[in-house]
Amino acid sequence: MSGNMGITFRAMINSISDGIYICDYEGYCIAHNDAFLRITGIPMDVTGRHVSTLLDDHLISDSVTIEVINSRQRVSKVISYPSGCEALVTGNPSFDEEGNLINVVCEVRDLSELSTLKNELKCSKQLNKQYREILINYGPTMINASRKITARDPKMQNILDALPRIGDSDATVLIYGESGVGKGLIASLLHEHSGRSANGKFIKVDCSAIPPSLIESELFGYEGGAFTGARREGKVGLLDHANHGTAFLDEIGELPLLLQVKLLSVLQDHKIQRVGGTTPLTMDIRFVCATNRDLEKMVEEGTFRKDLFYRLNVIPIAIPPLRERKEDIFMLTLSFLDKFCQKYQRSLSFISEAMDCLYEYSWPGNVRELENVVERLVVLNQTGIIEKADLPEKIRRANQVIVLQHTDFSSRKDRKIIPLKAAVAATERQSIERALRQNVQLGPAAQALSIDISTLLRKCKKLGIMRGSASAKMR
Ligand SMILES: Nc1ncnc2c1ncn2[C@@H]1O[C@H](COP(=O)(O)OP(=O)(O)OP(=O)(O)O)[C@@H](O)[C@H]1O
Repeated sequence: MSGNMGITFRAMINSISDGIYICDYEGYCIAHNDAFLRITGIPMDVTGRHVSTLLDDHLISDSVTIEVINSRQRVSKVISYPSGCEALVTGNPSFDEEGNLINVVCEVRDLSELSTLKNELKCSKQLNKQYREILINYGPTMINASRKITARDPKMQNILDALPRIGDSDATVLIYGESGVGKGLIASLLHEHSGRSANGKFIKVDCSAIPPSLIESELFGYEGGAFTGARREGKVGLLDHANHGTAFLDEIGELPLLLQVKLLSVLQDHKIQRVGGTTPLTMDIRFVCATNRDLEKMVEEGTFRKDLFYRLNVIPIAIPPLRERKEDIFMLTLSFLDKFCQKYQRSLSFISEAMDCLYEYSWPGNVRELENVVERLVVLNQTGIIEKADLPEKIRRANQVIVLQHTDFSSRKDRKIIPLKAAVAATERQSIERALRQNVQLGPAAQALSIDISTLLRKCKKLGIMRGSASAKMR
């Protein structure tokens, strides 16, 4: 092969990530690509050499080429090279019109990457099994008739430990916490532990969801004809439904001031008065309220009644946001994974790298957001394995930012230890990005990194490096 044709041919075989080794009918090498040298570990160009000399020099340990020449058939074999790589080598004979053997083309597929992946998968499965065991054996999970609460963080454990006692006490509880931390779940568990679940219902009222003009009649009910548009027969209020049970008033900070007075009198006298009614009705209701607002500040500002605040704040429970109890993330993820795998009849595992991303993300939507993410992953997954690439971009990105922050190895001793793989990936990314910034073309960039172009392209794809943004061009 000569001139331009030879150059094009070489560029073509060099763009293939598998090793390619071509020899003539006698076993003399006509061409090979760079990947062949990389996989086999052979340090020099072997074009023109007979395959038997490679065996004699212990550059290869076995030869598919010789078998193809002898058998005139396709041969596949797994060969371990002195480089330490294990490869699946397939030799294909090609013949001329008269059936004479012209040459043998061998494809050399590196199996080490595959076995690394297999090992990673094995480790991940093992890890998942361990997490599950931890979850079953140590996770103080509280199982009740319909739901399950998972917590590993000491602050959450304290809350769980106290739940049966608080539930039993019948005292008013005020639960603080951001949206999605589990205030509603804790409130329902208090109801289940109160003994009220046998005779009464758990009624949730979201004070922020009912328009202020309707909230009184919704909560307390009204007598027939109490106001224009009212039903003739009147209406029973939500609090009536909670009689002998628990009323969970969510977003209590949104209750209008006038209603706050009325609620205070219910708490003090255990009586409610319907809109338009004259006779108070005695009620036996346990109140659990929740808020994500600073009620004390609201009291200072005059938007929340001080007397009501003290009446509600008998037993305060503060649920920390998920970002402040990272230990719970693993447990919750596995618990939701189990739940949704059962629901959708799937069997799935997390690759540990994906789990690391969930750990690093700040979860502004707290447990609810995590639950939704896991459900989406279970529904959409097709491979049975949840990888980093399957996660929503904002979660993947959070992990990259952390990794890059942590790869500033220069300074602080107290920097958190990060998984070795993440550190290696970050270092690779930095080097590749630097090489691409300093070299406009891919060839010199690959050379600067001492890898071939196909490896560079593969790594760019894997690490999500945009060549355009690093200003390198494909040539
Ligand atoms: N520790 C936990 N274990 C298992 N599931 C949980 C836990 N905490 C919360 N969840 C689940 O997360 C979701 C959100 O919880 P919940 O509705 O109780 O939050 P919230 O704080 O009341 O939110 P909001 O203030 O927006 O109403 C629910 O599906 C709940 O079952």
